[in-house]
Amino acid sequence: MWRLPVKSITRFPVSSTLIHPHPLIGIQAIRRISLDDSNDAKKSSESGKGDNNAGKGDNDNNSGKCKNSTNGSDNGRNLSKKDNASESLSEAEAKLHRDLENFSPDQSSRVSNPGGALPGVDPKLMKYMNHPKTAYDPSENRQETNYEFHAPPSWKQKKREEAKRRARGKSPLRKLIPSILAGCAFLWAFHTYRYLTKDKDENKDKDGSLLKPSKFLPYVISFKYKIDDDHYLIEVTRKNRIQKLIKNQHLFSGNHIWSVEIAKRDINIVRNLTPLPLFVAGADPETKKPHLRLVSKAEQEGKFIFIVKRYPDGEFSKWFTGLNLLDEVDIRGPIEEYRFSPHPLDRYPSRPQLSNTIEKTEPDPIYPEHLPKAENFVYYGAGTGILPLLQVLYSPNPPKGFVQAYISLHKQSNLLQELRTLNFFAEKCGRAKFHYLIGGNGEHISEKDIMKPSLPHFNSARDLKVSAELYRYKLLQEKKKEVREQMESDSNADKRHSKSTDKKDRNYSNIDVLPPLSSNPSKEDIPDLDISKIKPENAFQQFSFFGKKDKSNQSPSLALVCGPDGYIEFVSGKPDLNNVEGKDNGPIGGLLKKKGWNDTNVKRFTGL
Ligand SMILES: Cc1cc2nc3c(=O)[nH]c(=O)nc-3n(C[C@H](O)[C@H](O)[C@H](O)COP(=O)(O)OP(=O)(O)OC[C@H]3O[C@@H](n4cnc5c(N)ncnc54)[C@H](O)[C@@H]3O)c2cc1C
Repeated sequence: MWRLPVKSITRFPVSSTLIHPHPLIGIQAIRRISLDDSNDAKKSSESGKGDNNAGKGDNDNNSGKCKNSTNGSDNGRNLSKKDNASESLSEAEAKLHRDLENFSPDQSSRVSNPGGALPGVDPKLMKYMNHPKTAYDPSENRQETNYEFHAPPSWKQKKREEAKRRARGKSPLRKLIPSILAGCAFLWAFHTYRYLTKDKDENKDKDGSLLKPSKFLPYVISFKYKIDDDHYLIEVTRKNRIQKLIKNQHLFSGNHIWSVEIAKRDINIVRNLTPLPLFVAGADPETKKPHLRLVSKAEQEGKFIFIVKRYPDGEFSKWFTGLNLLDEVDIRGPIEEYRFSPHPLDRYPSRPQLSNTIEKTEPDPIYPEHLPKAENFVYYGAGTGILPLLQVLYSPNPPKGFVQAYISLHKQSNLLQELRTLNFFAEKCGRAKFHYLIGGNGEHISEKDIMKPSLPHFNSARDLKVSAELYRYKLLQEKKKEVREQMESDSNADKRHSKSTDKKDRNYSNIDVLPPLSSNPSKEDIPDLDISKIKPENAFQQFSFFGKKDKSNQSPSLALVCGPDGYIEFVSGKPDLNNVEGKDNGPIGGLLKKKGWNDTNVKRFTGL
């Protein structure tokens, strides 16, 4: 925008006589104006000076004085007047004089004769009136007029004005539109920056999971130990494990058996292995034997161990057992091999996980007795075929039933001592019974090791009714027994009361006056121990002292068979996987069939 200021100043003298109330002075002023109109600037300034003097005289003199001063100024003017102007002026003066002569004011009126009848001036005002008079300077008394020329608005200004006009009176949301657009632009810029600067390395591990069934994820070999000539313990750890733990993924649960696939990329082969929920907490400095701990907390996830058998001509097992520490392997899973059937007790707290020390394994929760009991199963495994059983026994939420395990090994040393110890703990907690059959010692599985099958405790909703009925019947029997015992003890008491013996004085309720024990205490001398009020501190106490031992006698309703093909065939018949789904359709045969097992209660794991 531009503007062109053009300033013009008009000046004209303003005399105080212009506003003087006296008619004569007013006339004088009129005369002066007419003089200014007709004379040049110089004359005007001269006459102005004269007026000024005349003005001074006005304040303290009467009208006559004024008149003199007027005459004085007239004289000065006459000197410089041109002839034609002087004529018109004299005419005007003559007219004025005529008017003055004719002027006869009413002398009685104060208005017409103010000087004569003016009241005395207030002495307070006098000091203001005597104030020194300043000379009149017309240059100070000026009025200014500005003339500003506004340039026509440019197209940008017009656009802005139009935008402002349109924005005015719009809804608050519409007013926010510019801010929203600015925000969007910022986000877009931010994401573009992230996209442009992000790592484009395809091989970089960007997945946050510990394991994924659909994708091979990198793991590193974090520990390796040779158990014997052809068995190795290998611990693997998820690469960048700590970052992956944020997802809080729990891999292990005893309600299913699962494996992982490990890829050997250069020759494109994939093999399954069975992870165990264990990690290496340390190693013996001399023997290098690992100290194993169970994976039980979230922060211990992302590590597990494999027990691998090395076959002399086995491509995968040779490569895998030949890997060094910190070598990378690609693992995918979990691949579910078997899931235990659902059971009503699944809704109740799970059985506590086995602990690294026997006294730390928590006791089992007390499950309602009117519900069907947990299922028991028998496990027939050979070599690495023991691993699926160990996986479920060591995991959190282990099976609630009892397991009879028949494990065939070439040598005792095939199974790491630490695993044997954990199996022993499982036995002492009433969860399993291991029967090791060492081939080197001439022990082989035979018909005598095969248990008879029983019906499962829970098949359908009907079993819930049956077990509730059974529970009622059991309670009834217990009540009957209690009443019978009470009646018997009452009749005995009567008999004792009739006999006059010193036993009469015995008072067991008063603990301070306990009777002296005789050398041969009778049954009545031992007070009853109320076992229901004592709580077991761990699973071992619960199993050993609190009447849970009878569990081991319960027969299994499920048989799991796992091992090399020959072993599986001998125990349970030949599997038939020759179908699209890879389902085992082979009939049950071998030892199991002889004892009454069938395809409804047998599960075979092949390829181990
Ligand atoms: C679900 C599942 C879980 C498994 N878990 C484990 C595990 O935890 N630990 C483990 O070591 N293995 C496990 N295996 C077996 C493993 O996947 C491989 O089959 C094994 O490592 C041999 O592979 P390879 O490439 O070395 O031998 P291959 O090249 O496949 O075979 C080489 C030679 O070894 C013989 N052979 C192969 N496998 C067996 C066997 N099981 N018994 C007897 N002879 C055999 C073959 O007859 C052949 O002559 C599991 C298999 C499955 C299906």
